[in-house]
Amino acid sequence: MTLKIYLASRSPRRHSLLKQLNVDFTQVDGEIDESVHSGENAQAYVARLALEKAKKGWSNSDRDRPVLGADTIVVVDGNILGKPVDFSDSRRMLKSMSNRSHQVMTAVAIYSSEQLLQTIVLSDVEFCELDDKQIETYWQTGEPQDKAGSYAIQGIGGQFVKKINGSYSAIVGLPLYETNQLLDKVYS
Ligand SMILES: Cc1cn([C@H]2C[C@H](O)[C@@H](COP(=O)(O)OP(=O)(O)OP(=O)(O)O)O2)c(=O)[nH]c1=O
Repeated sequence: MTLKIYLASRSPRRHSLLKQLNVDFTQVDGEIDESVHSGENAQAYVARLALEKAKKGWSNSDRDRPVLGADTIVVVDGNILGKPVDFSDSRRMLKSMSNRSHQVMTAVAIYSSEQLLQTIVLSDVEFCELDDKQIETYWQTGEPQDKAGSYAIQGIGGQFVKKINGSYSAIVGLPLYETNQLLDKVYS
């Protein structure tokens, strides 16, 4: 029997990734305040956000199926990079990632009144050198605007990526292998 869940996400990437798994899902609102708490490190932050999204989704649902929430961040030198607020924010992020590696962290939480399942997937991504012109041209494509770290590996931003060590689907927003493992554990 196909498992039925709610997906607390408006991300089109998460929707299309989840469609690759054998699960029947319905979207539910899981919007939360994404501010970082003082003293909170990157892993604790991304895990908390995934769980808060799942819990928010649960409170907005009919509470008859588990809710999946996820969050993705980019981390450079311990600094958390979320989505850019404007072009100068995007430029600052991309310059800090130029010609070096950064880490992408994606956390997933599946929540119901009976169960809590969680995972966090870390991936290293090495970027080529980026100059100001490239960064500006990239911003004008509109792609960086709603992406953590201001790029999309699955889009035009893929041309900046020299190497990855980790999970491609996690970088895009939902780790397929690990999410499937969690779904196998639901109610088992
Ligand atoms: C690094 C990277 C991030 N991203 C995306 C994944 C996430 O959708 C987004 C990070 O923002 P998130 O806050 O994780 O998610 P979201 O606001 O898009 O969706 P929701 O909270 O409703 O689930 O960045 C890519 O699409 N490609 C990439 O290469």
